[in-house]
Amino acid sequence: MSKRFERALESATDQTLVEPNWEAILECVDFIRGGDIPAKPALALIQKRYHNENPHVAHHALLVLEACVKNCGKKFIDEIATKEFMNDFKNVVIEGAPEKVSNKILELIQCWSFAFREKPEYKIVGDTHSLLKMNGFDFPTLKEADAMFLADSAPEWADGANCFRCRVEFGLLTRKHHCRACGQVFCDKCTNYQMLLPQFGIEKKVRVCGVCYEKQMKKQVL
Ligand SMILES: O=P(O)(O)O[C@@H]1[C@H](O)[C@H](OP(=O)(O)O)[C@@H](O)[C@H](O)[C@H]1O
Ligand SMILES: [Zn+2]
Ligand SMILES: [Zn+2]
Repeated sequence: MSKRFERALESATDQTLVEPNWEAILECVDFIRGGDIPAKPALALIQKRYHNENPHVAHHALLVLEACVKNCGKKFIDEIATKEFMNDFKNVVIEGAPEKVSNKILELIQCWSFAFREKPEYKIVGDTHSLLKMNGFDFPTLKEADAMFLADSAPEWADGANCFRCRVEFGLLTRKHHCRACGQVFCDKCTNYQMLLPQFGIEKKVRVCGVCYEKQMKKQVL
């Protein structure tokens, strides 16, 4: 198990936090994207945290879950779109969790159900959404923008021996880095940009490559 992931999850879901610890949330995302910990055990650890009886810990765990679904790509989504996970997830609401926790779960199920509405392989999510609706649970207003990102979920992190842009060979003095937007692997010089990625729900500046930086800046200007 990745000790580093567990430590990042601990800090991201610390019960004394009064607001999200974005640094730690994104570290959790990076450890999964970077293959430090496989999606399945990572999700199991997040699950344990949202079952925590302290509603703050549980709610922060749901923010980690939300960021992972938005940024860790298919390998993570495949793990949440399963009968066992969706069963456990909906039961937290049905068994009557604190309002702040239940509302966040309902928001996530609705968002994912909308985002995966055209993906039969993730049908269980829509079914869970319908089941909760039939049981009379009220869902918050759907933030479409929030759900749109999942249509083209974040790309898997590429690997390689050379920088994707300048082709320099990685080694002791030329470390690998990843662009959080396109997932490609670069040298430090080619990913010397930091920016927010709202489409992935990333509210803190993260490392991106020059191409993605230009693209995103143009989008923000238009
Ligand atoms: O420095 P290293 O020990 O090589 O580890 C690299 C860093 O963790 C990079 O994080 P960053 O992209 O945030 O720099 C990550 O993208 C690479 O995959 C890792 O190999
Ligand atoms: Zn380079
Ligand atoms: Zn990029």
